[in-house]
Amino acid sequence: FTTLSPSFLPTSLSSSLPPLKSTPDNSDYDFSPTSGSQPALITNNNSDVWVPQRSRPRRNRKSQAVRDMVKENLVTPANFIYPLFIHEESFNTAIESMPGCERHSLDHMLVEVEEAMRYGVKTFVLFPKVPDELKTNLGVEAYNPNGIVPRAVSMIKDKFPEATVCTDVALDPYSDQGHDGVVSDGKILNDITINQLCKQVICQARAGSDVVAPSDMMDGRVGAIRDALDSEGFTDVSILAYTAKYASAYYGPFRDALDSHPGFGDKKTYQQDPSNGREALIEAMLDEAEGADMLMVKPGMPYLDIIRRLKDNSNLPIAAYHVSGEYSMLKAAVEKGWLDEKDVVLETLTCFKRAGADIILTYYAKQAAKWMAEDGLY
Ligand SMILES: NCC(=O)CCC(=O)O
Ligand SMILES: [Mg+2]
Repeated sequence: FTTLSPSFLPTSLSSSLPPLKSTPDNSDYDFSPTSGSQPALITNNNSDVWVPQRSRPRRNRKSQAVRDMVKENLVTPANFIYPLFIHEESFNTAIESMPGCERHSLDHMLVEVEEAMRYGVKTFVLFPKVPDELKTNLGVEAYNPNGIVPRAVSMIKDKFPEATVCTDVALDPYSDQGHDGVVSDGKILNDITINQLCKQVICQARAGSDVVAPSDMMDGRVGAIRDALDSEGFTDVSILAYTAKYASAYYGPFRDALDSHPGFGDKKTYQQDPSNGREALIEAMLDEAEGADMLMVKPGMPYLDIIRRLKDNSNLPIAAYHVSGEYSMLKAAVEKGWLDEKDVVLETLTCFKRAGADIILTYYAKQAAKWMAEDGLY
């Protein structure tokens, strides 16, 4: 008996079949039966020892080539959406709670897009930091055609027409209340907000946005946005719906980045309760019926079960948002020397795929794509 080597591979089908008896019948072997359900331990004259068993899952892990052949899920840079923070300044500003991320000047945003595209990232989503003096309850700056987002979209589309640009649809960056909708008497008004969001979407579409991504969690906004786009002739603009967006503590660093912490209270009357799973399926059914092209779950890692449930219950592409808090947790542990950054990030992104995500929004997009390129993967 010899241990595992390439030469053990069968030369014919019949020789590959294991013996039908539960133990080999070979007088060369010293057979020591064991009791109960314990497998018998076999020792031959050379003192090689094995437990007879037909299935050995380790055979499919025995070399990198075999592991690559049987790999079920593969992440590629084309799966990524790279979120970019932008501001009106002529310089970049580091974001303290998100090491490695910056608020980009519009000029530098183009550099960042170009670099990421060199590594195969093709899709971007923009998040603006809006000066306080432009913030109002109605968030009217959200549909200023000369606002920072429409200008940024046309800059990217002019220079990189092949890039896909997504725009965030919600009032929070523009709201003096720090909420995703219009506020009255401490309440977030659903339908008046939808009206504002439709104006925002049309403004973004006119600037060249390829995909509008409503992140506000108002009821019925996907259908209203679809109708607004179509009635303006933007039938090719896609909707990436933040379908299951949870009221999560993992957004903290993002709100630092944009100075968009809620002005009062929290977002629990519109974002979902982290305790709930079935509710995400209601949201998914509605968004699909209202014309969403893609469904998103947010945050990502703590909500892999929700990604899987949406995947199993919808035929639309599913996106996962690996949010700021998840990014910052990894960065902090890496900075402490407690985790290997490349290994843990690539594992994390692969796990999103395995859970059912087709699309992954991650602040690691450029870096991960660069690692993949260095490894000769893409
Ligand atoms: N609407 C976009 C977000 O809220 C992002 C959250 C994050 O990255 O924490
Ligand atoms: Mg909804």
